[in-house]
Amino acid sequence: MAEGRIIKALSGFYYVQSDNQQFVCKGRGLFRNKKITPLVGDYVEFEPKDDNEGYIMEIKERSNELVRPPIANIDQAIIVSSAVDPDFTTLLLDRFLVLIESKHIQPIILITKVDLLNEDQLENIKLYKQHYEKIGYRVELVSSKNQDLLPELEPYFDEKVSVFAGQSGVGKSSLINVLDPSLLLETAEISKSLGRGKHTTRHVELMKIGNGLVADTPGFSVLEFREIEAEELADSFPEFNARMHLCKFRGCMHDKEPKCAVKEAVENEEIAVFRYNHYLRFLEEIQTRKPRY
Ligand SMILES: Nc1nc2c(ncn2[C@@H]2O[C@H](COP(=O)(O)OP(=O)(O)OP(=O)(O)O)[C@@H](O)[C@H]2O)c(=O)[nH]1
Ligand SMILES: [Zn+2]
Repeated sequence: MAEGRIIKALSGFYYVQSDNQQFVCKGRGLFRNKKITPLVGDYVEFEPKDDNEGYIMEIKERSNELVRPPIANIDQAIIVSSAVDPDFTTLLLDRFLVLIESKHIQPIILITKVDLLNEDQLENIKLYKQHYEKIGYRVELVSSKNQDLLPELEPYFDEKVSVFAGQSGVGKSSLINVLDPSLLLETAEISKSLGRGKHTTRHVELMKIGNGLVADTPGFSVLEFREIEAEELADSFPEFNARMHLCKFRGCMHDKEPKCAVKEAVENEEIAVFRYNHYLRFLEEIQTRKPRY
């Protein structure tokens, strides 16, 4: 028996990386009966056969998993927001942050297209950077068009599995391409040799950037809080976390209750009011969502 990690899944085959070798594996028959689906990112035990083929026998316990795209054991999510075009919005950024925090994945915030900003706009974006850094997030202002405005990002990927997240057009692909131009070449060649366009086969693959692995499709394509309960929402706001135990009522939802430590911190400006307003908005969204069947 050998051990490895699934780095790609394509039409029922799992590409398992084990040391410096790759094995093309199928899942054992038992998986189908038990409705177990191996995921890209899974650590597995497999039975190697000739010609670098094999059977996956066991899937190790996952630390987390995403449904769209299907991927497991993610260490960090790189949230890409553009400063302009489309305009920077903290509402969308907070939505991503909550989804990522709720999965216990480490977020990193990259704000792109800073080459397009005038001085005032840049100062404004820097204020947001400070806001989020105060909460404890890592934030970088970047540009894919101007190398002078691209800080050293490769260390962020070291030994980690990352997914990119962010709305369309913010510059995710551009960023991946400048981080490792060989990836661009590679993907172009693969689609040519297999004769498939961008939309024919959907699959997830982990690519190498520096010493890390990055999923080639953006994570978190569903931006609804389907899997988050109202009582858990505040856990995804780190700056609330430090104070929640001081609320008068157990099970305080930090909206209408008196003597709420979170609300007091908003009044003292220790918690940014825009973050609190987003919390209230998300809470309402969760409380009024239709039940799932
Ligand atoms: N000026 C400037 N333009 C950028 C930058 N990054 C991306 N762009 C442009 O923004 C547009 C969208 O960039 P993409 O990299 O395709 O964005 P994406 O996030 O991958 O978009 P989707 O594939 O739709 O999810 C392209 O026209 C890029 O050339 C940047 O840092 N500065
Ligand atoms: Zn409270």
